[in-house]
Amino acid sequence: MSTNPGTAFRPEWFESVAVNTPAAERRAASLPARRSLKKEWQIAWLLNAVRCIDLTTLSGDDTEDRVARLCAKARQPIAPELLEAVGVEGLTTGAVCVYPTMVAAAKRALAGTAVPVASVATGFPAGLMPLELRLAEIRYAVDQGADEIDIVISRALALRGEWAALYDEIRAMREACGPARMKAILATGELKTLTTVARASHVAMQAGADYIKTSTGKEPVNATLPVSLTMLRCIRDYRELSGHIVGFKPAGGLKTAKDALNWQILMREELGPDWLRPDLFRIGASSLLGDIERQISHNITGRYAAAHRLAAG
Ligand SMILES: O=C[C@H](O)COP(=O)(O)O
Repeated sequence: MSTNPGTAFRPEWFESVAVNTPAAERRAASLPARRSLKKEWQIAWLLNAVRCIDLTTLSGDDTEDRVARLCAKARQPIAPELLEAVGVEGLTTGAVCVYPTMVAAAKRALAGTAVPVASVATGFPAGLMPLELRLAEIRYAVDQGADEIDIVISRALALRGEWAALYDEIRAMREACGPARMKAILATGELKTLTTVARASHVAMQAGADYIKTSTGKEPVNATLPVSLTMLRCIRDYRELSGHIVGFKPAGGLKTAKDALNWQILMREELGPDWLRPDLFRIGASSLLGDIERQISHNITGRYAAAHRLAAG
């Protein structure tokens, strides 16, 4: 179910926004160092990252078998003996994320679980298709059973500052999603400035995005902390202006347990601990789980985390 109804197009909410890039970079750089986590809480934070992962395969050589293996991992992302050691049951990833033609296979593989299937659509990753075809692709993915749709925005409209046209496109995509939740991928590595990232974030939220997402994983530069900081502040401003809550999904190039911790620290610092849950935070990643599992295993072997300390997310 969608959680953000969006608003009418309100350029006055973002036209005067101008992001101070050096300040955003300094703030982002200071976060991980300033707020290092107590060792005994690391496992809880890592497990929370797992439940927020959109476990992804978006490769040209994807097959139904590969998707089935991905879904098996989504059902049981961490080795049972490790979960047993920390007294955690029923952990899954936040979702799986696949191409539209793989949605039906993913739904079959996840039958009987609550793990949602997300599909990219709208000519992912470039979005350079006629709007009608992009909307038809969304409807196809929803028909196949997708619970969530990850759309890509038209970078050209954002780069030219054609915000009303961008709003109309995303609004039409929101309608095509029907009951599915919509994530709007800004492809920030192609938007040139943080000010453009901020304005595109506002337009996507006004048009009804349930999450705003940094990247497709295919741009030369994907999720970064300064870009994420900028988007999170827009989520905060949008909430103050509209009263609606929007989630955040960093994606692309996130591969290490340290990444998983850094982005959660950023979320907590900027939006508060309430945002650290799958309906408001996802980490889009194809190859992050392995390092998280290694780190959890290492921490358990080190025996500094007792099971009763892991209840908090
Ligand atoms: O939405 C998720 C991204 O496409 C995943 O990117 P990645 O393969 O760099 O983890």
